[in-house]
Parts: sequence; C-alpha cells; structure tokens
Amino acid sequence: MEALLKKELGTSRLKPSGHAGGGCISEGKSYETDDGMVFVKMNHKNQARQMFEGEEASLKAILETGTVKVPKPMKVISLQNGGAVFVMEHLDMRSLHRYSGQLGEQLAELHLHNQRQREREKEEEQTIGKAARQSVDKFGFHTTTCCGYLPQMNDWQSDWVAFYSQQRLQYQISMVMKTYGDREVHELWSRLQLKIPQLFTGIKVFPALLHGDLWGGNVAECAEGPVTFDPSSFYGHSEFEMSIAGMFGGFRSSFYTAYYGKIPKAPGFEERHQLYQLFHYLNHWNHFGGEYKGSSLRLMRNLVEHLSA
Ligand SMILES: Nc1ncnc2c1ncn2[C@@H]1O[C@H](COP(=O)(O)OP(=O)(O)OP(=O)(O)O)[C@@H](O)[C@H]1O
Repeated sequence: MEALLKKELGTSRLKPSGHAGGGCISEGKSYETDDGMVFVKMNHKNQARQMFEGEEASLKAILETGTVKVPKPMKVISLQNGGAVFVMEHLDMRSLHRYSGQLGEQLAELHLHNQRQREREKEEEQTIGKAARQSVDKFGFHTTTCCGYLPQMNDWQSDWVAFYSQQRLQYQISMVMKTYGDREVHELWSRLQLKIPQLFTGIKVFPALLHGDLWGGNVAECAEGPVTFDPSSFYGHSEFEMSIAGMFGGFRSSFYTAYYGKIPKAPGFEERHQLYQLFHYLNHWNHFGGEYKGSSLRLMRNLVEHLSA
C-alpha cells in the first residue's frame, strides 16, 4: 500500500507520523510526505471507492463556501484487492472545547450560504438584468454520498418532503425490510408516510448545503478554530443537520446558542427533529443491527400517534 501511495502522490518520502485515527468505518493514519503531512483513510469494502468519492465531493463543496474548516481532499485511490484509500490534508485536532460557539456560528453560515447566494443573484437580476446562476434550487447532490458506508440517493428533487420521504426514509425502510423482514416497521411506515406533510405546514424549506453526518465524533478544533470532517453532504433542510448532533451528545450549549442565534427554530421544530432523527436510527439499524430496532420503532410509533389521522 505504501509503494502505491508513494507513486500516486508523487512523493519520495512517506513516513508514518505515528498519528492514527480509526473511526467506526475506516482505518486512518498520517504520513509525512515531500509536500507535508497527509491523513490517509483506508477501507477494504467493495463500495469503499464510492464512499470516499462522496466524502471527497462533500469536502470540496464545503470548502468552496469558505464557512467552516474541513480538511482539503487530495486523492481517492483504488486498492488492487478491492477497497480504496482516501488521502487528505492532515489536521492537528483535539476535542471541541474552546471553539464550540464558533462552530455553531460557522455551521449556520454554511447553511445560509446557498440562500445568500440566491439573494445576491436576484439583486443582480434586478440591477443588470441577468446573473450567472450558482445557487442551487433543488434538494439532492451531484453525486452519491454515504452516511456511514451505506450510499444515500441524492437525485435532484424540487420538493423537500418528497425527497426526504422517498430518498431518505423509504430507502432505509426498504433496506430494513429486505434484511430483517420486519413487519411492524412496514405497517408503521404505511401510516407515517401519509402524515409527514403535516409537519411542514406553513414551513418554507430552502436548499442548504449540509455536512450530513454532524455527530460529536466528526467535529473537533485546531489551534485556530473549529473543524469538521467525514461529511456526507447534500442540499437539504438545515434542521436535518441538528438531528444526529443531539443523538450522541458531544456539543456544548454554546454551540446551540450560537447556531440558533443565526437560524432560529421554526414552529414545529421538535416534531420534525424526531422525523429527522428517524433517518439516523434507521441508518444505524442498517449498519449495526437490532440494537437500534427498538429506538427506531419507538420514534415511528411516537410520530404516528402524535400526528392527527
Ligand atoms: N484530516 C485529518 N487529520 C488528522 N486526523 C484525522 C483527520 N480526519 C480524521 N482524523 C482522525 O481520524 C478519526 C476517524 O476519522 P473519520 O471520522 O473520518 O473516520 P470514519 O471511519 O469514517 O469514522 P466514523 O464513520 O466513525 O465517523 C477522527 O476521529 C480523527 O481523530
């Protein structure tokens, strides 16, 4: 693997730095190269290349906004015996502490970036008659991204409720059905899907670029500010981002105060929050098995019971 890395990176020097960072999905290791330190993630699954290409595209999209710091992506390389590696800039990181509030602000800036771009274009259209369209007016992404190692459908759709119901929840539920044949999930889903539009009454959702997997294990800080990594981006409802953040903890109150100071909670936030957490519980059920079954079904029952017939 190291000979392949040397060749692909065009470096004569490739020395393990001693920094290793294994997550739940891939193994990670840093190396010193001719051009500085790199962090290399390796995964032997067949779908590793697709997973890393999605991460690479996500990092590029977030970098382009200039809002929140992420490692610069460098290269996805296929391994001979299946699997792939992903090379990116190495960042010296420690647990998020001092810059928690700044992360909240910067995340809100990321979420507002596309809308502000659209507003600038509208002004230009009014003053000079035309504007080069860079803003995104649909939900989805230009490529598949993976939350964990499972691919997410990102086909562009104008209607957020349809996108989220079909490409996020339905997709996960179909996978649960295929793997576990669970009848209760099927029965609850047939009732829940009819009620989802109620949760969006009076709400206008504008596509926001999301990190997509913002749990406490994917945020940190460098000497000069906060950093996030391992994204699975798409354009979606900004509220979706806050769902996994709350599931496993790791975010201080200063993070939430700063974020909601810029993007206040809209009416009905709490019910939609449950709907958005449902995706992550189902995705965990599909990744890690039955220990997430109980929490997924509980959430579904709760949503079905609290929404009117
Ligand atoms: N660019 C980087 N520079 C230095 N260390 C990094 C970098 N990216 C990630 N790490 C370290 O590696 C660890 C695992 O990274 P990452 O979350 O991307 O892996 P993963 O297997 O996709 O994880 P999971 O799915 O569990 O979130 C991080 O917690 C961090 O300590």
